[in-house]
Amino acid sequence: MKFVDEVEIRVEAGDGGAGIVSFRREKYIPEGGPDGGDGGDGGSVYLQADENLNTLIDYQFERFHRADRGTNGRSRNCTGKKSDDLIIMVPVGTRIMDVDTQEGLGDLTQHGQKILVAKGGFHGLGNARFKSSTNRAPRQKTLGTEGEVRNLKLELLLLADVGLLGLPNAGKSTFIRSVSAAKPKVADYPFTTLIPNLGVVRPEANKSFVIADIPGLIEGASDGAGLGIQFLKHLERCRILLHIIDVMPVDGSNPVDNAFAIVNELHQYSPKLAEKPRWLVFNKIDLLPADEAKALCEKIAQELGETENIYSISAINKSNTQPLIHDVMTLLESMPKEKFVETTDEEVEFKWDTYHQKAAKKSDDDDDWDEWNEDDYDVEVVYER
Ligand SMILES: Nc1nc2c(ncn2[C@@H]2O[C@H](COP(=O)(O)OP(=O)(O)OP(=O)(O)O)[C@@H](O)[C@H]2O)c(=O)[nH]1
Ligand SMILES: [Mg+2]
Repeated sequence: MKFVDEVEIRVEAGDGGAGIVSFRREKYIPEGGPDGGDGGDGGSVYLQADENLNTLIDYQFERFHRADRGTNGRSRNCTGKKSDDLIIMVPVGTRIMDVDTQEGLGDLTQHGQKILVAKGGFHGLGNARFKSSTNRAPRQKTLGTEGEVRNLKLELLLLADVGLLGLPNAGKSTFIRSVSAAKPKVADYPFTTLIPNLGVVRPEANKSFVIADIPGLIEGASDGAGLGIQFLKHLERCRILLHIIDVMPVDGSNPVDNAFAIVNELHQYSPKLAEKPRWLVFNKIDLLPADEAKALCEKIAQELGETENIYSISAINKSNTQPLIHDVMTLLESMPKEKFVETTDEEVEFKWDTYHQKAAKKSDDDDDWDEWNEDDYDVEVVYER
């Protein structure tokens, strides 16, 4: 399946249905008052996270999503029907942004979580709302309000605890293969990995964490070199970064320069990401005799100015990977789970209620009567005998 992690869609909530101005006898208010019913509310649009989905690809082809408008009210106090809400299913990990205002609307990080993205229009009020004994019509506008319309950017961010960072060919995919059941492609050329991979690591029977392998970064990636830095967004939700450094690059480049290049790109992308705990993992130590490997790793660490959280491994031989995994698990357990901005169902209901109350109050305030002019109303007017 193709991995698509960014799409733009347009969502349109339904307009509120019109309330009806109805009189039983021509231009006269019947006993018991006018009886035009309210319209129905327009349908709202929600995005909901579904753990069974893992791509946004469907929305690349299906960009317009519209909820129905509420139906109009009718005479004899018939209220119009509220339209069904439209629920758009997206993968867990989807971040939502309003393209026009650049406002973040939320993150869907849990299965079933739902966010209101376009509110349906409020229904127009029928004239049955306006009780009066006089032969006068309501000034109240009876049209429903318009449904919200938004252009949204959806981004799928991997939900991983640990992110792998490094140059192409450093051995990131080999590492994820050695510590998890994930089997991404490994090859002796750069840019083997083109899409992110996730693996679940189980250091002990009842403990696990998720690790993300992303395409390699190169110097100048923030200016578009290589595959660019677009994949770094998948590391935004990680709590620890493992910077994989090839101690014996085949191209003869200097591991120290290589490491600085990666850190530089990280800062270019986001200072916040650069602040995350980042451990150094020297890889491919099997290419040297043990003592030489040890001396080389110490030298590189010293030149990088790092003294803590340094590991030397051979991903291919799975040597020294266990202590690393163990320490990662221990650190993760000591960290608070990050709290994401989310809107609960209750909050959505609350907002909706407040909206109703405001609209109802407005109609009370406007509850005066005036000489009625049919042309003021862009609605169907029903006269019944
Ligand atoms: N000798 C040795 N070779 C390794 C080790 N780890 C990875 N390699 C080799 O290095 C090459 C690149 O490995 P990958 O795991 O594909 O590297 P990557 O970082 O995922 O590369 P990209 O996907 O291109 O970013 C492959 O030929 C691997 O077999 C190691 O510990 N020792
Ligand atoms: Mg790879």
